[in-house]
Amino acid sequence: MNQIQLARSVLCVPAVNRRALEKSATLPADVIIYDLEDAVARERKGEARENLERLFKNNRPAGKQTVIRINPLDTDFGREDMRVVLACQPDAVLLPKVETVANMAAASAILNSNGAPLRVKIWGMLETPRGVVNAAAIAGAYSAALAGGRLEALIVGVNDLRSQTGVLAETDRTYLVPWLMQVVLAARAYGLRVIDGVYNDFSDTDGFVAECEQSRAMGFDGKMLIHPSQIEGANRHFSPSDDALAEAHAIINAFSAPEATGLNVIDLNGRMVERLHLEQAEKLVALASAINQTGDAQ
Ligand SMILES: CC(C)(COP(=O)(O)OP(=O)(O)OC[C@H]1O[C@@H](n2cnc3c(N)ncnc32)[C@H](O)[C@@H]1OP(=O)(O)O)[C@@H](O)C(=O)NCCC(=O)NCCSC(=O)C[C@H](O)C(=O)O
Ligand SMILES: [Mg+2]
Repeated sequence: MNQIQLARSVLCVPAVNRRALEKSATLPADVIIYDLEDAVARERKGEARENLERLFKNNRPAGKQTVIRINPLDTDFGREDMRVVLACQPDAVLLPKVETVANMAAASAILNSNGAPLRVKIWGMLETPRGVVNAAAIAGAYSAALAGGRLEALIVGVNDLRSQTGVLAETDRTYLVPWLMQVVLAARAYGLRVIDGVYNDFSDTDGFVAECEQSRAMGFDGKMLIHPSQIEGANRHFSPSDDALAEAHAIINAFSAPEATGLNVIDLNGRMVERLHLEQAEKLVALASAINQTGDAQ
């Protein structure tokens, strides 16, 4: 069975902030994104790259997935950032503002032609109108699960998307939801993980929790975070609840009973349960087990 990679909490750390870089290794986030793009001023890109090379050489973070977000590859910054990715070999490189299959092809070609091991994956941020419109094509062409490529996950960049469309930052995200769902659907169609965008007001715990609940209900695997205070809430809301786990065990037990042999559909306490529910239940139990192994079961 494939090892489950958790992505409930995906914390972004500006690669220029040495204190935050040091701290991030000690935080219970499932994934750390080291940012060379928007969180780093133009004149400090070189310093940020040096920080990452030093970090990965001397103190490579253990026990969590590592991702480096580069600048767009059609900029000088992006090409130079890719050199750092090749040197550091994180678990994935995150491409910002992906709009076309050609953007994926360019990153993939650099990794392949420089002999980066296949374990170095690509994650893509969809955060422009064109990126969201092309979500399915982008997800399909380089999918690690279904097309033998390196693309493993998509993240929605809600700040850029709002800024480029004029959609206001309303709490329930009414007008963003259709686009978010488009990205979830594209990711699921091609076996990718899918991560919701950031919640900027890191001091508003209630608002953050409400957005995590909405995000979980929409099918996202986790949330991109900007501050350590958001990690615990994301880990909790993207973990199976006690009720959901109890339900999953009830389904598994019901299907393993002798009277269910040869049946695809059974009656569980007055409800129809199908074998697809059994598969879902088994996935949920496997996810809970992967979470238990991290030692931070919620
Ligand atoms: C938002 C911040 C600038 C706030 O920083 P600060 O005021 O320093 O926060 P605190 O004083 O509350 O910090 C408390 C301690 O936590 C550490 N810290 C803070 N943030 C992080 C972090 N992200 N990772 C690790 N550690 C962090 C501080 O160092 C303090 O530690 P200590 O000294 O021990 O007390 C800041 O949080 C920040 O820079 N956040 C990340 C910003 C970022 O990465 N932005 C880019 C991603 S957002 C994005 O990509 C949007 C997307 O593209 C889109 O379009 O939507
Ligand atoms: Mg952005």
